[in-house]
Amino acid sequence: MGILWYKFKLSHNGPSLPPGPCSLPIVGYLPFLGSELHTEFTNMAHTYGPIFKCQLGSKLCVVINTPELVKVVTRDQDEAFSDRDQTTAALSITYGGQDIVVSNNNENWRKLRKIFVHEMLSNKNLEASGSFRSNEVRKTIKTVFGQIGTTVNIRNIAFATLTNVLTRMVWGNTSDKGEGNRNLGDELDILSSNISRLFGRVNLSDLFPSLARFDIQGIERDMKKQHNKLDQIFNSIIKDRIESNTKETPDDGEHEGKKDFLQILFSLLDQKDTTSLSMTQIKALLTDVMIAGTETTATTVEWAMASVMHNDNVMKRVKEELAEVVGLDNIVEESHVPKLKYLNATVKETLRLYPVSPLLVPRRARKACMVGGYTIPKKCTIFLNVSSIHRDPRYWDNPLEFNPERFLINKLDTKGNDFKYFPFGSGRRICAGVSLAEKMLILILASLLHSFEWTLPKGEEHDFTETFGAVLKKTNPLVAIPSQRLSDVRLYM
Ligand code: HEM
Repeated sequence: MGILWYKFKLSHNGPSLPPGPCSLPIVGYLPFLGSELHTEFTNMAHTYGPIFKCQLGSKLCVVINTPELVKVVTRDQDEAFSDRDQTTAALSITYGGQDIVVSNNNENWRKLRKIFVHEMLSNKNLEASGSFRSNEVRKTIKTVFGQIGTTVNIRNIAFATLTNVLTRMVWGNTSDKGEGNRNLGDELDILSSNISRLFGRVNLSDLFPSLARFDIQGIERDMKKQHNKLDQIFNSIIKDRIESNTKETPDDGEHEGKKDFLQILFSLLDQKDTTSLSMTQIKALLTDVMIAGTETTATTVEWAMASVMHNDNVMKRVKEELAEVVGLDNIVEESHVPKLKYLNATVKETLRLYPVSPLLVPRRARKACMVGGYTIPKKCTIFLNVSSIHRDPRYWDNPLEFNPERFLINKLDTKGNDFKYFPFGSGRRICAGVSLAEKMLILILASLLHSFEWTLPKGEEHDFTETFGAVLKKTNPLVAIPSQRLSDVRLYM
């Protein structure tokens, strides 16, 4: 009888929505959801299975928890799931979604992504800008040298380095030139932290659209404030560039042949063809670079340093490799990066255990589809729970152990082709900055670990507690004390 009824239901109503917890009227499951969304979703997967639904206010969310179903979403039906869940906060900071991260799959997104990946981050441009990165990292080493014996906040030093590297790549400037520019680095750090914090908050305006105009929690208001500050920074940099009316970087001949991002973007400004960009699109793209590029990478450097310091064996092997590849009478250059196989594996292992976007950047179904035998309605929000898959004992031996060795054996890469490991996402919405992120991550880590010995302050212990947000952060920042590792002090100048 039961089977007959099921068949009847199926033939009349079609496949059902995925299973999920009971919800209250209007608010749905919202009152029961804790703040650590990724662990909540992982726990719920144990009860409801590899795909489950969760009603949050008026928003229907579906959470995917296995590699097989990730493949369905990001490869088999990639097109259908290639829009973003555009929250009020996200739209407020990206000129209404005119950037790459937040834009839906449309003409604007395709054009910006193509320019970013194929022109700004082309192999040629990345290679030519290698000296920018090496120079900025060298300055960081000099700064840390001046702090020997005192406490250094690793995330902050990584963030400052990244800001310097990126501003240098974007507009050929460095944030440590002159007092005004030094403030720019600090300003970007504060802005980026604020934006990340606001992104991470559940916004009632998104879950109950009828309340949106009241902006009850003030998230939209606060995000707009951050947006205005960022916009002012971009306006002043663009104005300077237009006034100077020069296409040379401040280093003149030093890096001949290389173009900074602004030069590339300005050459497309208000053209008559389809590659044409507006000034707003340029600023939206700069927002992505300065926000998506800094917080993610700096946080990963922090998780990696903490993990290496906590595991004596890993530290020993990293140092041995650096001594062999770089040499104790030398400093790290970008040319060493591909040869540092064990350090590369260490970064991959860090991104496995601490993927900075544990639920990726949520997507939205462009049309109704089927996943895992269930209906996914149009406009449904999709979370891909990468953190749960990265720690699932069905796919990883001793998943909670920090063991870079596994990436020397399995040869998994970060291109999102194996759906049990995809820290940068997968499919057409995969991180557009992977190539740059990997270079910067390894260069910064290698330099910090090659030039200094690191210890925790007396009485401190490692703590790996996580805080969920736009970026998965270490709840307690890693603060460590550097000492000189290389005997020749000239290597720190
Ligand atoms: C450790 C460093 C980084 C990590 C772990 C990371 C991770 C991610 C993830 C998970 C996504 C969403 C992918 C998806 O939805 O499938 C993403 C998107 C994106 N990331 Fe990154 N990212 C990093 C660094 C960077 C850097 C350095 C840049 C640029 C300078 C960048 C630019 C972008 C952009 C533009 C997108 C949007 C792509 C799109 O929607 O088409 N990211 N990133």
